[in-house]
This record gives sequence, C-alpha cells and structure tokens, in this order.
Amino acid sequence: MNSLTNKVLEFIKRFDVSEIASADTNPSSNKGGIVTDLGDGSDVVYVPQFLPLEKSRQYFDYIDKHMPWTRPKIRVFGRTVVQPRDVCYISDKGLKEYVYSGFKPDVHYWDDYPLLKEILEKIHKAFPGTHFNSLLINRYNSGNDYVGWHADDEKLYGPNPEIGSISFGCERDFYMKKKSQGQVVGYRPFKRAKTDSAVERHSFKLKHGSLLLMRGNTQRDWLHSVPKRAKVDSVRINLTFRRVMQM
Ligand SMILES: O=C(O)CCC(=O)C(=O)O
Ligand SMILES: [Fe+2]
Repeated sequence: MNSLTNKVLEFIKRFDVSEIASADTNPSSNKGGIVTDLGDGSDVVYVPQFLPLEKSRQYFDYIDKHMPWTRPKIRVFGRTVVQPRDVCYISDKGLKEYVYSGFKPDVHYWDDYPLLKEILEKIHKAFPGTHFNSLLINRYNSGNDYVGWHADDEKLYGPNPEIGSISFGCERDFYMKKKSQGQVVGYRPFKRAKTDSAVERHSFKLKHGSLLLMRGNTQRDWLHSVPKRAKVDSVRINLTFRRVMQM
C-alpha cells in the first residue's frame, strides 16, 4: 500500500462518519437529518454527513491553513482571559458589528474565501428558509480547547436566531441544556442550579462533515457547549453561520 492510501485509511479511521447522532427525543426525518423537538417552538436538525468525506477534508485543510486566525482576550465575569480556541469572523459588507464578551472580531469578507461561500450556498440550498450572512469559525486545537455554556442570543441576531453549524476534523461532544427560569447568560459559565440533574439535556457527537441547525426559540431557551476532553489531541474546526438582522 502506498503512503497516500495509508493516509486516507488513517483519516477515515480518525473521522469515522458511520455512526448516527445520539439525538434522543422524538427523532423524525428532515432533509436526511434527525430532528430533535426541544419543545416550546425550539428544534434542532442534525445531518451526520451533510458534506462528502473527501470534500470535507479539503475544506478542513483550506480553512486550517488559510484563515487569519486569532486567539483573542475576552472578558468573563469581569476578568480578562485568553479565549480557549482560535476564531475568525466572515460577513457580508455593511452589517452591524458583532461583539461578544467585550471582543469585536476583525471582519473578513466572503469574496476572499470562495470555499466558505460554497458551503454557505450548500446550506441555503438544502434549507431554503435559511439566509445566513455571517460566519464565526472556531478552531479547537486539542481537547484543552472548548466553548463554555452560552446561547447565541446577541441582539443583532433578532428574536429567533437560526444557527447553522458545520463541523470538520476531530469529533467532539456538543451539549445542550435548558436555561433555568430567568437566567441571563452571555459567554459565561452556567450557574449550577440545585436541581441541575433534573435539567433537560441533549447531546450530539458532531462528525466530520456534519451539519447541526438550531432553530426557533433554541437560543432563547437553551444553552450549548463543547466541553474539554482530556484524551483528544487532534484539531476540530467548527463553522457557525448566523444572520445579522438589518436595521
Ligand atoms: O464548536 C461548536 O460546535 C460550537 C461553537 C459555538 O457554539 C459558537 O461559536 O457559538
Ligand atoms: Fe454558540
């Protein structure tokens, strides 16, 4: 076997796409995906293999090598900390500025990244109701990198933001849990409630080439996170497509 074949086999082993998600309640089908009804007008669609394996590998390599990554300092609970992952932000021209945790990412534009535009168009085609105009890319270099409990509920996304999330590379857990009554969150650790074990939860293993769509009231009522994983030592790239509402 030549070394290219070996590399391909090793890759398939690392990024196995054969399993399906652990979406649990009332799963039904939607565009080849699994729909999880979260109740109260929220749902999540998970498409385990939205993009073909080999194409996903090309996207991964391109994004990994060519994006202008930064690992910014952000404000969490009044403290300045280095964000535990790399980021990069792409958007249409002339949109309202995106700021989270006191950090305003530099804006880059779609025209300079045709492969990202290609992915955006594939999502719009598969889910005609979606109209994303911006994209936050995260790179988790190892299991030490993570994102804490938060909702993507910034005002500039309007009352019912839809978020489209594409994952490449190392498979990681994506957790969801229902917000406690009256809870206000940004990118902050989730305050542990006494009845935490009773809080409704879902989990997904986000595979190489997968798409996860969060819809309806999901950002209003639920939190999500990608926790640390001690044993993970390879890179994961995640693209979250968003729609900034025009004034
Ligand atoms: O990496 C992920 O799957 C989630 C990223 C995320 O939640 C975000 O960028 O807001
Ligand atoms: Fe998020």
